[in-house]
Amino acid sequence: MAIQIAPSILSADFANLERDIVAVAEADWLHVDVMDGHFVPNLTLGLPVVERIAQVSPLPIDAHLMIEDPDRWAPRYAEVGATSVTFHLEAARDPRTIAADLRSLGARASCAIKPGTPVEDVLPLIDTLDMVLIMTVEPGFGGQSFMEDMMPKFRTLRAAVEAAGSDLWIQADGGVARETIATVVESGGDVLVAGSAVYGADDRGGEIRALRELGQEACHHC
Ligand SMILES: O=C(CO)[C@@H](O)[C@H](O)COP(=O)(O)O
Ligand SMILES: [Fe+2]
Repeated sequence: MAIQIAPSILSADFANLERDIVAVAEADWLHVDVMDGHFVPNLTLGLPVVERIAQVSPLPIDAHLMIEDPDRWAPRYAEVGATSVTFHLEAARDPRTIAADLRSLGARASCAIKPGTPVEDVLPLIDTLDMVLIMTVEPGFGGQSFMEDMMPKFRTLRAAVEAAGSDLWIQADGGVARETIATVVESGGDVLVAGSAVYGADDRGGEIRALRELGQEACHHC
């Protein structure tokens, strides 16, 4: 599979959101961080905003739900137009049912793990999921430093995916930039979220192309 780039609008200008969404149109996904102020100590946006973003975005929506009670709320994000919905394993009561609900609504089902959660916890769910998101920062804020000590999780998951003959995607989120993208791709990542790296650049399109090129060069599993 080719490397995919998902700019995070957490680093966009929220007063000029449509302009900043269109500015990253040559990426593969628009990564939308939903935070509820409970599961993480930060609050961003919710269902009505994601619904409008999905209507104006030229890219499919990759919703990253950092919220409590995803059993109740995750399917709602698929209903309002998210193409991929990621819920956190730590917040889920019944992850298999959430994944099945998402797929039955036509969305891609994805599960995220925080830095403190062992990757082994998500391995039994691989057959029910389309993507696993391994956090490379503590969720809650953009612009944090990439946690290189998460790389063994990527290697373990990539090996499990290959052993199972699965086409599960592996997403990295947090601190992905030109300096770190090769490391995470070499370890097994293939969908890369980048917030401050893309929105901090004057030429957002150029930054997306540079990240994709560096990622593609480093990819042995592509
Ligand atoms: O989910 C999160 C943070 O919790 C991310 O999606 C960040 O928005 C990524 O930002 P950078 O680390 O790339 O600046
Ligand atoms: Fe995210």
